[in-house]
Amino acid sequence: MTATFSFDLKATDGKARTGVINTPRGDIRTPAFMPVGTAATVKAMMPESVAATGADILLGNTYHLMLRPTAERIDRLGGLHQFMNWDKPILTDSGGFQVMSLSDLRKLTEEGVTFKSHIDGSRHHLTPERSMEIQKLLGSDIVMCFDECPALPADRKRIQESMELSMRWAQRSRDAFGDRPGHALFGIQQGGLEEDLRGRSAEALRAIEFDGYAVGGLAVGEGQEAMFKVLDFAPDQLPVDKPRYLMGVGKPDDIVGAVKRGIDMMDCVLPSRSGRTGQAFTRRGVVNIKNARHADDPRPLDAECTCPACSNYSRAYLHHVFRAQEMISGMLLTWHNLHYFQEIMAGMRTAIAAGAFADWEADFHAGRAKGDI
Ligand SMILES: CNc1nc2cc3c(=O)[nH]c(N)nc3c(CCO)c2[nH]1
Repeated sequence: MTATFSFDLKATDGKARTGVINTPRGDIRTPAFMPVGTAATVKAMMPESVAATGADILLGNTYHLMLRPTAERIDRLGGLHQFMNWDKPILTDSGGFQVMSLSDLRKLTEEGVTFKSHIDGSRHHLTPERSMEIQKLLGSDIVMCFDECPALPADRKRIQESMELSMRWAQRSRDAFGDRPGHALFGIQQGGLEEDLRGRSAEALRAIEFDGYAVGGLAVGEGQEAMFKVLDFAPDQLPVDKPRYLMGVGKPDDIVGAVKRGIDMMDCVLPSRSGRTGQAFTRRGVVNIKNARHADDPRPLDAECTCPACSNYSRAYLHHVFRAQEMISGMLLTWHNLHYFQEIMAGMRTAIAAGAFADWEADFHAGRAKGDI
């Protein structure tokens, strides 16, 4: 915990890195996975449970909170940390991506985006300046630039124009963010799957100077192979001494592959969203607990897991409460999945520090069954 924001790179193993991001609200061990707390809650989890899984930071969303309960109300109530009872770091996304994926987009102009709320149809306007204001009102520790993330597939012209717009918005975000010691502003690289466009984006962001750099524009349907091809060059285009954040990723093997390629931070709804639908991630693969074959199984989800679901309940019980649509079902499986994702991160941090990432990765992939186990 420090008064300012800094990144301390501790060790590397190949392209994989491990370190600590120091912030006034606490340290973030990297590589780090951020649970998604979209509407000021990590769904089905108490904040102290999220902390118990090992999470050092969680993600909040400008888009959702500006619509409900509004950033101004959260500010009047003491800010997002106090509001949701989470006193560790929070990173907030800037809203552009969620507008495109959630709202009836009205129009996108140089100025910003105008859209209708997916909640009540009311009209709203987001610009780089307004996004910075909202994230400041929320009190988030790591603020994301306001950007545009084009849906893939898209032709090169569209990708280029979108990236160039995002770079102009990055400058406006920087100018509006101002000087806020202890708070960080991260730029977001765009450019689709194109190495040259991503290079230009990285250069533009370097010139503006940010506290961290995100690889945006991925995990939008391109598939793991195409994503890894981009990650084979994109992290190296970004400053080596700043955190690199891959947005919206991913499945366990996506996460391992991204860290292997030099990524320090990630966020994804997968562990929480799939936990609520009965999909459990384990070191041996995925368990779909609603499957009838678990109805009489006295074993835990994962005998090696120390989370509350695996320590105290059988597959048969979890199967039952999912079939009965009991609230504890989503709570237990979300807790398990977030616990397991943090175990993957902790395992990689230790392995990288010991120069043993390759062995850890081989062990991670060994014994992972395909399909339901
Ligand atoms: C699930 N896939 C995904 N890809 C993303 C890509 C972006 C992106 O390019 N920009 C911004 N601001 N947010 C993004 C987010 C939301 C955060 O998870 C993404 N999420």
